[in-house]
Amino acid sequence: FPPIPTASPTVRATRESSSSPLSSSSSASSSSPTRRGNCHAEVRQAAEMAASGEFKNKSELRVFESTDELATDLAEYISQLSENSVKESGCFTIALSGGSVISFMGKLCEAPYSKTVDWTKWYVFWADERAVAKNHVDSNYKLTKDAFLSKVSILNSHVFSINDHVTVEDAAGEYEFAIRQLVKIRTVGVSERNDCPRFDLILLGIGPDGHVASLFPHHPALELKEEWVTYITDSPKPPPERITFTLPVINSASNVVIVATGEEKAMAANLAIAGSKENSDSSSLPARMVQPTDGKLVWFLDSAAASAREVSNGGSENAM
Ligand SMILES: O=C(O)[C@H](O)[C@@H](O)[C@H](O)[C@H](O)COP(=O)(O)O
Repeated sequence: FPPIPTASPTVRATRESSSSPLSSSSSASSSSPTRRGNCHAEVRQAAEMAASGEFKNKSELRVFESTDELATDLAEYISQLSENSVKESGCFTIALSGGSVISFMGKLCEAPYSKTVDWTKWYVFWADERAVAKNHVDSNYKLTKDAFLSKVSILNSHVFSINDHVTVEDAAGEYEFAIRQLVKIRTVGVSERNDCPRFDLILLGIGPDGHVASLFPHHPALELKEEWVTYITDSPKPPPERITFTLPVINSASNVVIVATGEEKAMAANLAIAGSKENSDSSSLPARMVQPTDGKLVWFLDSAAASAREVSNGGSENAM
């Protein structure tokens, strides 16, 4: 499949619903006419890519020339979601992943967001967490605290991390119980379709194998329908023991963002977005299973992650 072209950050491909033709929009931008002209063609191609992914509901593909542009647009997007959620429900519930995606939250710690976001209304969760001490270098809590939480005025009582003094199985059970209590008192919304928690935003990275959160290809955790939080002890990405949201919870969110940067994510991102008739594995790619039922999925890619070329021979495919 052709590469997803790089468009200017103000130009993006959107898909309103599985029935309507894919519309591509370019907001009034300062980009030069030639740039805008090129971008339209690129966005149309990107939009066709997104369409071929049989995206359900509302999905959007944003491709940026640099990670700095990506981080700037992501900060604006999250701050808008926060403002809308606080207006609608009085709070903003966000679940984070680990890895480099946290580094792209940094712009939110700077002006204007540091002063304009109502941080006291934020409730922070983790879509997945490693079963290590919270001060361990592998802890997503530590990563998030050092890079983000320590720089904004989110209330400690609104930060829900796992219990790092129990087994990974108990940590998963306790985390699910805590979220169930918050759904009961409506701090966390609930899906109208099922009893799943409906987070305002779930922010995901993606692995080269197409994993999201700690849901890895062909893992039984992908089949779970009732559990909200599960645990694994055999993560192909170290450390082995992790808790993770299940797909029903991820797909019940109002908004999901998947951030993919760098060449090593290009194949997984393209398989997840565009699928591939040649590669039947693409349907079992966890990132491709992220299709919010009544929510919006937005992909944030840099040009490197949007650059995968059609695999000319099976052997060169990443381990999916
Ligand atoms: O705890 C984890 O390991 C993450 O939640 C995981 O899903 C991560 O987001 C991806 O592996 C991408 O990580 P990088 O962006 O660092 O490659």
